[in-house]
Amino acid sequence: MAKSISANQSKKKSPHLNRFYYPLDQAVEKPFNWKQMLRLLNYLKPYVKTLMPAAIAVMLISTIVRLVVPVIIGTWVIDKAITEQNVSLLTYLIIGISVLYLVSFIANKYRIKWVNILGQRVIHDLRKSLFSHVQRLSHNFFDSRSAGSILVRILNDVNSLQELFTNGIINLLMDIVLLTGIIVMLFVLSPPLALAVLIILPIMFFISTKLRRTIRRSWQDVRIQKSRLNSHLNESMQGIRITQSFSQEKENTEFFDGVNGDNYEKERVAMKKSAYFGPFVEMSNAIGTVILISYGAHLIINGSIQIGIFVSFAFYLGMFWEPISRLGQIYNQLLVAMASSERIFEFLDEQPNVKEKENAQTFKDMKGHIVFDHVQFAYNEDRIALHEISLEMKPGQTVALVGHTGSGKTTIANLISRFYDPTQGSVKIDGHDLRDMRLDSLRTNISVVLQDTFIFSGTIMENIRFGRPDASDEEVKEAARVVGADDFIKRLNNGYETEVEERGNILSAGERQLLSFARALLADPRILILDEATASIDTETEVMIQTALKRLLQGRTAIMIAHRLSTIREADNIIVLEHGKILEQGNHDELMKHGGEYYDLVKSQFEMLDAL
Ligand SMILES: Nc1ncnc2c1ncn2[C@@H]1O[C@H](COP(=O)(O)OP(=O)(O)OP(=O)(O)O)[C@@H](O)[C@H]1O
Repeated sequence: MAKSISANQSKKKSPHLNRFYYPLDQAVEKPFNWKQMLRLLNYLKPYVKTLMPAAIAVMLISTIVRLVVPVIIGTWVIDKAITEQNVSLLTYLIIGISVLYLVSFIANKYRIKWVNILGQRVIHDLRKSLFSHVQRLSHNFFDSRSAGSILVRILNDVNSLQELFTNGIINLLMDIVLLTGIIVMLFVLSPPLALAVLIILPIMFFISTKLRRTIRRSWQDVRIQKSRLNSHLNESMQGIRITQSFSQEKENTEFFDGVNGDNYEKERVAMKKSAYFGPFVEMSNAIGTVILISYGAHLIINGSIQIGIFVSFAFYLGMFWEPISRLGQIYNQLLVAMASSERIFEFLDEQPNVKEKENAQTFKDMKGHIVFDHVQFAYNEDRIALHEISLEMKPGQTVALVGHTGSGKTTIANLISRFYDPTQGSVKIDGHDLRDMRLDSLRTNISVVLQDTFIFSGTIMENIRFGRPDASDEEVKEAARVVGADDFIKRLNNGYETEVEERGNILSAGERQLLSFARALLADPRILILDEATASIDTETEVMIQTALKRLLQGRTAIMIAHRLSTIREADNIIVLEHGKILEQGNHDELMKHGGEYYDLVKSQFEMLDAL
């Protein structure tokens, strides 16, 4: 290991490896915060009258049994029944203790069961509310976050609260009761011996807080280092072809060696610190026992206490470590929960930018007459994506949006679906400002067919039915037939029942496109937004897609973000955009005659085709 280079060293040696920087913005723990804690506890509210009191009651029963048995053994079994050789009392006591243990056993069983159900329910509720909240958030929320980071919050952060809700909260109560009970019992039995034995208390607190904290920090370092190792490994495997083609294997291995070495080092330190823990606990127990024997024996000899009390003390001393240790653990859980809940609440507090008015209206028989009235829009304050756009799309028209990349075509489509609201001006459909309308009544009338068709895992049938969940099998097949997807679907192993994985890897780009057309046709929207695929597809598929498209466009307002000349040529209106402004508009012939930007675009496409 001495030879291996640490990640930082390797960065210094090979500056080009700086690209391997994996930021970790996720704090593992945060200081305790009452406000946040109370908000978390709110999730227990639905159970305060049912599961909570039941779990607390059984917890109290089992704790009280644990607390009284040592006293019964010491003062009754030893000091009375055995000392006085009272066999019948001894029999009663043995039966009594057995019954108590049985009660404790049953109570414990239910405590564990109910506490777990409680925890699982709270986690289930929390994850549900987080998911449904995130689903309602607007596009700009997803623009600024990676899917991975959202996933981590819904899965990992919620999971890390699970421990707190399943065991933490009830255990906290149980340990406080148990610890207080033990201390009270010790003082009731013999105050001087209690004082002497409790000398070990600070040592135990030291182990369970300070030592445990340094150990915990070391393991956090290990986790951070492991996540770096994972990220690097993941990137290496994903990019293996590029690495090999640029002959970067040596550098890559060198960096891996560094990260791997750091990982080893962090694990070694964490293991070393953890190794102190057990011996420390044993040592404090040993000190307690030595005090008990020496001082206890002295007290017995001078007649201050009886042997039974000494035995009870030994029992309590044995029980001492457990609640202290668990309290330390719960404290750790709380700190981790603070960090996780802060991230969860940050999402829950996020409000959708696109809001529905309380008295929002519903579209009835939408015609699909779209008007942009002096619309200005900016994703970020400093960069305007659309300037003063005014346009009209009549019902049933096919409108093509053309322009260079980044000119604002997709943005116009996004505003029609109201994924964002204009910064100035208004977007109207059938004379209604979209901000006055219900979102679902708008979006059920619009279908969006994207360049990169999203295929969900499931069957082909289910994927097409996504457009209209109540459609019958026959309607699904009919939609597929109309757009010409039927042929390729039938050729698949299980036809319409063929399972496709998420993103539909087993299908070609053209087939995925046809599938998305069938989905859109089945939904039968008034407005169709089509981000035309630029992917190169063979001529035969191209012809098929063109035919499907014609069928799809019939009788609805269609907005096409068009790249293919053949589709643009037939559009009723072509809007040419540049830097978020409308340069010109008209049909193909008009714009060709005009000889402006559109003419140049068409000419350059022809030149490109000629060159081929
Ligand atoms: N989610 C976003 N957040 C911030 N800026 C964005 C976002 N989406 C697009 N933009 C910016 O807005 C401008 C218009 O983008 P838009 O996606 O509408 O272009 P486009 O004409 O559809 O381009 P393309 O043909 O490449 O798809 C661009 O400058 C782009 O960088």
